[in-house]
Amino acid sequence: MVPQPTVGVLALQGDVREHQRVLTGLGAATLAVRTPGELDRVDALIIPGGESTTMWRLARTFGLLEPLRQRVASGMPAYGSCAGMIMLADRIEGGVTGQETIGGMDVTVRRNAFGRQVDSFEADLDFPALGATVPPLRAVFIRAPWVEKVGDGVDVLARVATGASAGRIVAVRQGPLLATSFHPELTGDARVHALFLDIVKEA
Ligand SMILES: NC(=O)CC[C@H](N)C(=O)O
Repeated sequence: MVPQPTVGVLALQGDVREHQRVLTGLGAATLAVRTPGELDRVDALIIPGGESTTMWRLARTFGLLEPLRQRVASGMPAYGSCAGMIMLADRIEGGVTGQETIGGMDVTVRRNAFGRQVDSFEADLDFPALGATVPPLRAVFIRAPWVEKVGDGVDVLARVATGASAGRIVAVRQGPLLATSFHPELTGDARVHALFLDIVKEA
């Protein structure tokens, strides 16, 4: 029998448990990752939402930033949600002075892109990569980034459908890397996590 992959959740800060709960519900083995040793033990990694400036500082302090960069560069599947999307971006706009990322995705991500007046909102997204397009995906955005620019190797998976931000890119994939502006771990809809587990199994 092929051993089951272990999916880590970066546990420096943010909504770690919610992701672990969804993964467990899908039958995946999961591990909270706070140290380089724990990172060595996982086959794939979810980077949760939270606050990317804090996550970056803690990753530096815990000696995790370089190991994370190395694992992602060497092909480890990773999924970043919200602050996690910012962490996976090669370039960010609206970051604090000196803010670094893990990188790996050839995208430019704008922090807090939806503006102050809409700190938080929900929207239904058409997300064809999830297979059936019905029902649409209910997405929760909390001080969310959007993807400003994508490189050639990046697939756009979903855009905001309506309103002032219509057309803005909120889900992308580049090979084994997946990122969403929103928080699928909060809605009880496990389809984005299931897509990531398919990516993990493919890799
Ligand atoms: N919900 C979130 O992850 C918010 C992200 C946060 N605004 C940041 O810049 O990191």
